[in-house]
Amino acid sequence: MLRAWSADRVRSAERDLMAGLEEGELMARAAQGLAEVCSARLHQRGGTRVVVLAGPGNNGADALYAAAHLADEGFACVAVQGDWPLAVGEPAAWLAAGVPVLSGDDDWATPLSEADLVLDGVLGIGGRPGLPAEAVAWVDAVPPDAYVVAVDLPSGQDPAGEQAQDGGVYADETVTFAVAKPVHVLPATESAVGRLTVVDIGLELEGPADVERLDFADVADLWPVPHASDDKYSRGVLGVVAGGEDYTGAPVLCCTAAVGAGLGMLRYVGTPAPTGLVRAAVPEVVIGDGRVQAWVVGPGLDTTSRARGSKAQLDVARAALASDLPVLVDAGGLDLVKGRREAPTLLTPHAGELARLLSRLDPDAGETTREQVTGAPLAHARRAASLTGATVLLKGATTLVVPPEGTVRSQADAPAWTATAGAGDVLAGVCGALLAAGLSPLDAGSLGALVHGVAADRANPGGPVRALALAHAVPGTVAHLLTR
Ligand SMILES: NC(=O)C1=CN([C@@H]2O[C@H](COP(=O)(O)OP(=O)(O)OC[C@H]3O[C@@H](n4cnc5c(N)ncnc54)[C@H](O)[C@@H]3O)[C@@H](O)[C@H]2O)[C@@H](O)CC1
Ligand SMILES: Nc1ncnc2c1ncn2[C@@H]1O[C@H](COP(=O)(O)OP(=O)(O)O)[C@@H](O)[C@H]1O
Ligand SMILES: [K+]
Repeated sequence: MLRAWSADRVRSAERDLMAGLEEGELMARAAQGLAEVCSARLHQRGGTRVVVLAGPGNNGADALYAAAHLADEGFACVAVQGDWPLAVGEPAAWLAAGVPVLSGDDDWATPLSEADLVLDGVLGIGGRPGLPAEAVAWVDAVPPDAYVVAVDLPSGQDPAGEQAQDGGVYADETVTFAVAKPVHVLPATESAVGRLTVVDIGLELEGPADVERLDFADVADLWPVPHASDDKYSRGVLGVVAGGEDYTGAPVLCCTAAVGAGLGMLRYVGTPAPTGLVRAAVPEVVIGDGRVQAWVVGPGLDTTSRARGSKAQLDVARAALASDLPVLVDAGGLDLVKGRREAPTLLTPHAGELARLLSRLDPDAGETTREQVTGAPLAHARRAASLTGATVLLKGATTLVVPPEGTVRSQADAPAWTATAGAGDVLAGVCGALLAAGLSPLDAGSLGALVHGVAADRANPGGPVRALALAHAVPGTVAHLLTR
């Protein structure tokens, strides 16, 4: 499991550690680790020229110390700084160390245009979102083929990972210290981070993290593996209320994925047309209402339909929501969410659905738009979790799983090919199967998102994937992850 801690928690742990160390020791360790990574990348890529973008704080100092090590190794290093005093050292001291520091009035554009590696030390965990004015021109002038290494985090991005930011650095690699921070794993900022490398500086953090990310090793710990004493009922029965006369494919995708994720049994409740399709495509499914351990309500469900069978189907959906059983609510089912539900609940909206849900549940706050959700995904998911008492899984390239309180999970396992119609129906099936097996909404959502993302890749590595192929890849993916 990858764990990320907020800047405040990191600073307080750093203070405790520094009390027992010589001044500058932590920064020296950080710079040494950073230089080693840069040196390795320069050797791998065959480059020799390094340009440091040095900001006003300790982040700039880390980058300058690292450049001094690189200069010592024989790399050609130059730094550019703005109209601010350096946090540590003087330009003359850095020149003596082999790193001339240019100001905004010098010709920094020429060395930057020739850089093989750009070390982004503009802002770190002390940064506010957005770049200092001087740094905007530097970042714009970074040549496209230079390898950009961000020190601690890509400058200009929100260290808390809460707000998406236009502009700012997009790194090829981010070298951070001690532990990951929320900026590295949350959806508003993760795309700017590139490859994440964590350098050990002897700092340990304890207690619950702010954000967690499951990795492959966690699958074996969390996945519900049946024992010899199990039968189909003890493994968990899932009820799926999905589809209608207009949306007939969603229940097929959802049920295919749920059965493939390893359910004891699945009951499907639908109108005539999708019922016929589910019968034909997923013969394991038992048609009609009955006793279950959890429900999935909503894929392809049209709550306004007057078609034959719709009213009876909606009655089952409403009864599921009124029950004390775990329920996953997706897509059309989200329109049935009226407020708090005490039993375990997992809502699985994409950004547009979350905006609509918030606008309806919290009208006093005014209308929430999709853009507001994508600009601050965590805050909006938290708001929905607190309004409903549910765990909110917000889908996207990085999928957030936000419980009403406590540590948030964030998964980024899927290739962009996964952005295809029906992939969400598959996710609902996988997560629903895990809820029926007794997992909490947090575990079911995050583990389901991981397996769904890996299955999307395994369905057709490096190429397009259709939702049905993704659903069919689920059983093999689970086996692969359990037996690696
Ligand atoms: N605290 C420690 O002991 C360690 C810190 N380290 C480094 O120190 C960094 C944090 O250093 P600092 O706290 O000095 O913070 P930063 O280096 O992030 O810079 C903060 C400074 O930038 C200014 N600033 C912030 N946002 C701005 C914006 N948007 N536009 C213009 N100016 C802005 C602030 O007013 C402040 O002067 C970490 O990211 C890491 O690189 C490492 O050396 C490891 C040890
Ligand atoms: N850019 C992306 N990269 C990776 N996965 C993505 C990306 N965009 C969306 N996804 C994933 O694809 C799925 C799409 O689900 P959804 O929007 O509900 O589609 P549908 O309703 O058509 O099934 C979700 O699991 C989501 O996390
Ligand atoms: K930085």
